[in-house]
Amino acid sequence: MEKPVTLPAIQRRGRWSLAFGLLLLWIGVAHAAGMPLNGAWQEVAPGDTPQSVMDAYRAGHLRSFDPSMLQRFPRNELGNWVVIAAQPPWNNEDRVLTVYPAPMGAISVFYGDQVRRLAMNDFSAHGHGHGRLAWRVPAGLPASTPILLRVEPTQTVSAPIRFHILPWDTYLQRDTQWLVFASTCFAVMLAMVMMALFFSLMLRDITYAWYAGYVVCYALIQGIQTGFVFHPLRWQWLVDSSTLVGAVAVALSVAFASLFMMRFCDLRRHAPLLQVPVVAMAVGMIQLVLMRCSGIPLLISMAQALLNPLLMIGALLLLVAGVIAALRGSRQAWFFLAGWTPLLLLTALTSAQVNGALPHADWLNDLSLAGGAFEAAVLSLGLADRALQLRQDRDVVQVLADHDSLTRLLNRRAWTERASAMLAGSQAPSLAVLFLDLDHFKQLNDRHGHNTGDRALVAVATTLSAELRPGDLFGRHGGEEFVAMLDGIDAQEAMQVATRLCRRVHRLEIPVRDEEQLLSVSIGVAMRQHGDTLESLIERADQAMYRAKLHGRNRVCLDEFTSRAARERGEKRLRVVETRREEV
Ligand SMILES: Nc1nc2c(ncn2[C@@H]2O[C@H](COP(=O)(O)OP(=O)(O)OP(=O)(O)O)[C@@H](O)[C@H]2O)c(=O)[nH]1
Repeated sequence: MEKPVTLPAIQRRGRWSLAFGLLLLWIGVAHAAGMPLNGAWQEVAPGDTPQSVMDAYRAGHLRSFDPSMLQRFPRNELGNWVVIAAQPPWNNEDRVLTVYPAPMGAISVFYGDQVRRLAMNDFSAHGHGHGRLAWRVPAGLPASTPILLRVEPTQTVSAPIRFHILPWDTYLQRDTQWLVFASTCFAVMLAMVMMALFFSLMLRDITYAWYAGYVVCYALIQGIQTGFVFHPLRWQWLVDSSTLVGAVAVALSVAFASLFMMRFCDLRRHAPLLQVPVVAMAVGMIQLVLMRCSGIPLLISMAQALLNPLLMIGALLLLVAGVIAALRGSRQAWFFLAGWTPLLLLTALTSAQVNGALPHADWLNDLSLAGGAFEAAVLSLGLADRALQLRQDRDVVQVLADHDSLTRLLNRRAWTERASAMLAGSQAPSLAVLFLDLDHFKQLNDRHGHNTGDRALVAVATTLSAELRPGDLFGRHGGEEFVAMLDGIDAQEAMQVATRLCRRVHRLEIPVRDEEQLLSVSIGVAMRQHGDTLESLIERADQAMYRAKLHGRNRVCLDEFTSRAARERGEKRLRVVETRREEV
């Protein structure tokens, strides 16, 4: 036989190495350094002029730094001067100075007597970058000329930034790539939000709405942080309020995430003790939002001071709750952890970066955006899984609700429902209802106990179910009574079936201590007549069963109406089918 061809391990390793190499190459191309740069900076002092700063730079009084690494400039009232100098070999072609990732504040470029203010929320700038600030270097400026910038002071923590001077074509390519990447991430998040909202409305389940709220807030935070809401979205209304909206979105995202995870991971069942702190976190975050929007300076500064510590506590709380719920059997908690943990990790790395760690990793911001899309997709999968599980639970409940717990037969309600449908939909010329009642069942119970009675009921139910056709509708009417509806069967055949059932029950042997207990059943058969309802049919079958009891039990009786009609037609054989005890 031909052996299956297996890839040698080394070859498979090679394949992974190739894929990894290609990924690194892609990252390398996407983040290629452009022209080699030197940088120097100093804090802005009162009375500084561009000329005095450049003189100090040339005299070597500024602190140097590597612009190709992420650099965080200290936060001070007047901002920081930065000089970026391209290193040889100089290339005077059309080029662009970029600042990436997009800073929250503005950067001013000093060129001759002119100053150009660059900011993500500035809509006047020509050739504005996406996810980065860009300044097209004027054609007359030689590449060897250092460029003076001022990083303007911001109200928020200044994130680290990196400088590049790129040829125009490379800049355009990189800018477009980022735009496609960011648009895809936002599109994924928004698609998931739409889906969740539809599910929430259709299924009347608030869990999906909390999830949608969380993803919207996260997308908004990312949109503001990367500047996507300004370029390309041009949301001018957000220019003056982006800091406030950003802070509100952060607090609300934690509130929504808490409410969502509580329901999604079913904390009530899997981690009930953590339910209260998780709800308290959501309420606390909403209070912070109200304080932040109150317009009262004291409350605003309190809200600002509380936000970060609460964020850390909230993240930890949700992580712990997720882990506990997952370990205690919540399937959805695994989905939550799979989507949420990478984002937590990225947030921790970004915080470390703000404090000087990972100076090369300028892609962390982009990864946070991709992490948001990834999380949205994973949680949506989790929501779909939850819907599936709810459906399965509902099916189980439906089965339990429709079936008798002892005999596993259809219970009276479910049998009546289905029998009504069968009766209404029956096209056959004749249809029969059998009413079965075990004989002297009380005696059996009294003599041998209820357990024996239960065993007898189960044995009868199992035996008779096997005896009937799959299309026959058999159920427990209550106590020791059973009912069957047989479609497409005439009186003659119905009596034969009933007689067979009667004999079958009498052959059953229920072991009781050392003896075998014999059972018997009386059966009434009613044939559908014109104008019959289910109730009238059952009533006639019940009366026929009662007659069977009166005539000595362990026998089958046809309902009066059908017997009389048959007698009138001269069908004597019907009476012969009625079973007497001795014949069984
Ligand atoms: N073990 C057990 N007994 C049940 C169950 N449901 C009803 N029974 C008993 O079935 C007996 C029915 O008694 P009766 O209605 O007097 O009827 P019977 O003793 O069969 O007498 P005839 O019907 O006249 O032959 C009662 O003792 C009920 O307690 C059950 O689920 N398990």
